[in-house]
Amino acid sequence: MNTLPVISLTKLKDLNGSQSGNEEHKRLYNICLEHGFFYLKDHGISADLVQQTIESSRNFFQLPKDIKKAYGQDKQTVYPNTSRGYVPLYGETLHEEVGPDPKELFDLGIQHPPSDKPFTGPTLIPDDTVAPGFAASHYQLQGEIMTKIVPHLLRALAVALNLDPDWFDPYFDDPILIHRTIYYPSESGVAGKHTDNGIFTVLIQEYFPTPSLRVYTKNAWIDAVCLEDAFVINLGDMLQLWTNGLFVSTPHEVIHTLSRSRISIPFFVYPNVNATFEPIGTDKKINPTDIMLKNFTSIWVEKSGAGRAKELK
Ligand SMILES: O=C(O)CCC(=O)C(=O)O
Ligand SMILES: [Fe+2]
Repeated sequence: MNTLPVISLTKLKDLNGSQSGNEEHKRLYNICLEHGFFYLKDHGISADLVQQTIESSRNFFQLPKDIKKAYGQDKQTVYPNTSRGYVPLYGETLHEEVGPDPKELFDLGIQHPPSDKPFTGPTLIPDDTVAPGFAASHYQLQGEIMTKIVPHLLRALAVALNLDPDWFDPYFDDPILIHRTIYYPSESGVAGKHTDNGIFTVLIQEYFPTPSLRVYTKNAWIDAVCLEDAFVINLGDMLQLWTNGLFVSTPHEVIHTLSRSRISIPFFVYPNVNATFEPIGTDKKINPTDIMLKNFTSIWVEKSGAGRAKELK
């Protein structure tokens, strides 16, 4: 196996009145057991919107440093403020031994009024006079990801797990989202291996014939080549925990060697801020916000990596 499998969202949505799923749900189940990483096609999100969002991101990152820094984490009001805003080159460490990553990034969330709840509130983001189309394209794309993909994938995962299709719904009626755009300068090299900490990540990578994203599955690193019009989905630690280790959160890294800069746009999906879940087959009570806060402390305060990075030698 040296390419990752492709799943059709249209086929997953086609339950045809049955609660038990179809062939695509069976494939999804096996892929989640074996790889925790796949491509999603037939998602219904327009390639033009994706391209506009990538271009507006690249234009933002090309702005002078001082302008970008006016939207830095230290200017953000959401708690923790490391969940929002601009981060300059070498600002994030996804794996301690690999060291700070050669990339810039900007984190957004779902826009909410100011709130005491963690990870909830507004993002200070440049408007059109500073970064034309940046906020508008990102929020439009975010809206589409959160309506056209996330709820359907949650239903499909429930069906694949032999649960009611709406089993995850009460945990996700006001979900937390970390929506990120990343800029890897040309020939930026290695950004740290890690796992993602949430339920799953919808990752849009800019199309290049030469891959930069690599995935560790079945004891080997393989390239996650770009497939036109398909997004990457990777499962996170929280879903691994929720399924009591059945589904795997998959290690990955970026090695960018191209002589062109690269934009990627991951959407890290988490449950409601006040949710409590019990890993399937246990009566343990897990609070997702505690897990998130720990991960943010590891990345931003201790600089000791993301997700299960410490397990990855
Ligand atoms: O840029 C990519 O392709 C992957 C980024 C990533 O894994 C992350 O930010 O968690
Ligand atoms: Fe990641």
